[in-house]
Amino acid sequence: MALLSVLTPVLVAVLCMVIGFMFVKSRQTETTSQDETKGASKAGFRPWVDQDLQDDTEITREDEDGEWVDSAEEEDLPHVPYSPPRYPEEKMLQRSQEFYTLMNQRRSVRLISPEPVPREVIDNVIRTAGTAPSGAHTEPWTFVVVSDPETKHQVRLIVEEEEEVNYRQRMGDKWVHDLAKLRTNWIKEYLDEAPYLVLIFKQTYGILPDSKKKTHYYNEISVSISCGILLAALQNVGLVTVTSTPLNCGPQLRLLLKRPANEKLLMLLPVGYPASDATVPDLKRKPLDDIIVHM
Ligand SMILES: NC(=O)C1=CN([C@@H]2O[C@H](COP(=O)(O)OP(=O)(O)OC[C@H]3O[C@@H](n4cnc5c(N)ncnc54)[C@H](OP(=O)(O)O)[C@@H]3O)[C@@H](O)[C@H]2O)C=CC1
Ligand SMILES: Cc1cc2nc3c(=O)[nH]c(=O)nc-3n(C[C@H](O)[C@H](O)[C@H](O)COP(=O)(O)O)c2cc1C
Ligand SMILES: N[C@@H](Cc1ccc(O)c(Cl)c1)C(=O)O
Repeated sequence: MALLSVLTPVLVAVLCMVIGFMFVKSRQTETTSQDETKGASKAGFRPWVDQDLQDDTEITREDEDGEWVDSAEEEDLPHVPYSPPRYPEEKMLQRSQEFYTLMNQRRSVRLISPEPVPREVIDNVIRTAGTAPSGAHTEPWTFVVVSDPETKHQVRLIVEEEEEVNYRQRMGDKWVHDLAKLRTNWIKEYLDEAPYLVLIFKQTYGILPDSKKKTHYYNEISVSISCGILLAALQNVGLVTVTSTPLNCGPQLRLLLKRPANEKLLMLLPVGYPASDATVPDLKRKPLDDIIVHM
């Protein structure tokens, strides 16, 4: 009993010390995380903005140097009436089925005929790609159309050299194994054969006539949407391509094609008619039930 009366104040003291220690520790953690946030914001990182724009959008703060501008020049842009065609439901259904049938026939074709294709058709296809929506209507795309045989060959040399390294060592066994069903390799005859190579560059920022830089919001997403529209436009005229992303070739192709430093290669599309002996892997697409969720 006497022992208990001695121990109780000791226990209470120890308990108080433990609680006090835990309290101080939690305050320290709070302060550290606040400091981190402050430090991050000092370094220019604003999670609520920057994490949302993780697609190569270069953003700057108002208080930064005068190199960047806000696009305030169009604040007074008039808004005009808009009334696109509206179809009766039956017609809508028919059009939706027909468009699906057309697009469902699209395949990536890696054997392309050298047969010439009218230049105006390519121009229209690219005009169509240029109708894509873009972050803040910045239209951050450049479509480089190569038809000159020597330049096409230079593209091929760059791509084959890098792709050989990709297949043989850079990318590893899993990558090679995952692609095996497509029977692709680093030899890219279509880069000489196709009448056109369309190289699509995303502009990571814009450059105004006074050399100031302009933010291109969501530039990669915007350009990818425009590539999708381009693929649909090619399908619409009976031409084929393969959506190719030649890894590690971006900088060399940019230099070959004399594109400025704000442009990065996104895709390379060889375009033409399919070769008469073209084949494609017998891939199946997911059924609607596997890709749709109605709520
Ligand atoms: N690289 C990849 O991981 C992947 C690339 N692809 C595709 O492969 C193709 C070629 O891409 P790839 O060559 O690999 O990658 P990039 O074109 O992104 O270039 C690779 C390196 O070069 C730098 N670079 C490229 N362009 C510029 C520029 N304008 N200014 C400054 N630095 C630049 C990049 O720097 P930084 O890191 O600063 O951007 C990066 O370090 C494209 O079609 C691309 O879409 C597809 C999947 C993955
Ligand atoms: C983002 C993206 C990158 C691709 N990169 C390549 C590529 O570098 N080389 C290639 O031969 N095909 C490439 N493809 C094509 C795919 O292999 C092809 O779309 C897929 O096998 C499905 O076949 P389909 O296009 O005939 O439906 C790419 C496709 C996409 C969407
Ligand atoms: N770029 C290589 C490998 C490749 C092939 C097919 C693909 O779908 C993808 Cl994602 C990559 C090539 O063109 O061979």
